[in-house]
Amino acid sequence: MTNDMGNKSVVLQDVRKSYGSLQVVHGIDLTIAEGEFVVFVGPSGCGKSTLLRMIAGLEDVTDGEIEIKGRLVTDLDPSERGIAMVFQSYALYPHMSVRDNLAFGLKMARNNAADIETRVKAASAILKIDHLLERRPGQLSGGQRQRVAIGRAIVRKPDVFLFDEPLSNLDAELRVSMRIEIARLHRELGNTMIYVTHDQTEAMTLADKIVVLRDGRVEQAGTPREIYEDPANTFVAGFIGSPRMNLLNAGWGEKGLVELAGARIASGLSPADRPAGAAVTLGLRPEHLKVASDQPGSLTATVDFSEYLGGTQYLYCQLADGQSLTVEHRSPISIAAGEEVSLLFDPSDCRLFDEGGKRLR
Ligand SMILES: Nc1ncnc2c1ncn2[C@@H]1O[C@H](COP(=O)(O)OP(=O)(O)OP(=O)(O)O)[C@@H](O)[C@H]1O
Repeated sequence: MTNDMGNKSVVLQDVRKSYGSLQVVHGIDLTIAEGEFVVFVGPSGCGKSTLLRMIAGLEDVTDGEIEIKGRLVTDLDPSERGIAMVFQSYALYPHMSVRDNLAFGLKMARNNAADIETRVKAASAILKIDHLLERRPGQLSGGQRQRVAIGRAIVRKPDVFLFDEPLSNLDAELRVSMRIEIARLHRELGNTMIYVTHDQTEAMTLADKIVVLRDGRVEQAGTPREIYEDPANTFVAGFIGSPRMNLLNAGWGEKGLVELAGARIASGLSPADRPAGAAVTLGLRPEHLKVASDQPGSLTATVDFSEYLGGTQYLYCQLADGQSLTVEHRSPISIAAGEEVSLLFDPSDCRLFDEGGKRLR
């Protein structure tokens, strides 16, 4: 496996994209290391597919530069960039067998027949589709079609694999198993992979590095753990994690305390950071809130609604000041709507953000 994080595989320098007067990608700088699995994630319309398609050469870059393996590729055709792309729609040729679908690109590139056969064999073994080679796409399940689409990328031996929401057309169960397959493929091949999704579970489980995008800008780039535990702003904090992080309007108090719904909470931040009375946002993940049955908690809330999911119960609560808050309650003792609960949490699990949503440290 090539996983030399010291070597640069893909470098984006101030990459921009406009459609007419509408700018949709606003100057993105990003360095992707050799062998890294990078996931672009963000809400619909944030520009993740556009960015991937610019790396692929399927969209022109309005401004900025793209390098792949040390080569400037900004103005090169897709076929000259050393990339292979897997699409959500599979994009297979319906009238060709699986074998011919796999071989087609290589034939076009005038590879010799023996080499093509070796590559098709190797790819179909990796993807466990050897028994399907004579079938046509119409005779395959969705998961099998996606394997063929991935196989078509593998046979080309690209430097970089690009995936554009490859699992979105599959049902939930198949998505999980294909996700594991893609992780295995990355481990076996060791190539750089760039993957676009709006599914945060795919992002968290597949990525070495997650790039969270919003409105054509990078909000944060980091390991899944950094993004989850150390979000740079309220957008990232609320986007990654399910149920989402509670983001509560609070006031900065004396001596580094935060005032929320009549309670005073130790923030762990230096009092000099903020003027007393300034508005702050307190972030608390649902799994970090514990219902305290035998001791007074820091916060009191009323349960509006509860959802039982077996091992876990989600409690949708309201604070005295009317703000909503979700609690992930893991206990055999279930709690019903209407109950008043007192909540405990470790101050080190609190995240604080300023009025503009930027993290306070
Ligand atoms: N050909 C085009 N002409 C004009 N605007 C476009 C064009 N293609 C995309 N856009 C706009 O660019 C922005 C980014 O689109 P893009 O498809 O990259 O978003 P995305 O994050 O991949 O969204 P989704 O998750 O919905 O696929 C959107 O606002 C979109 O409307």
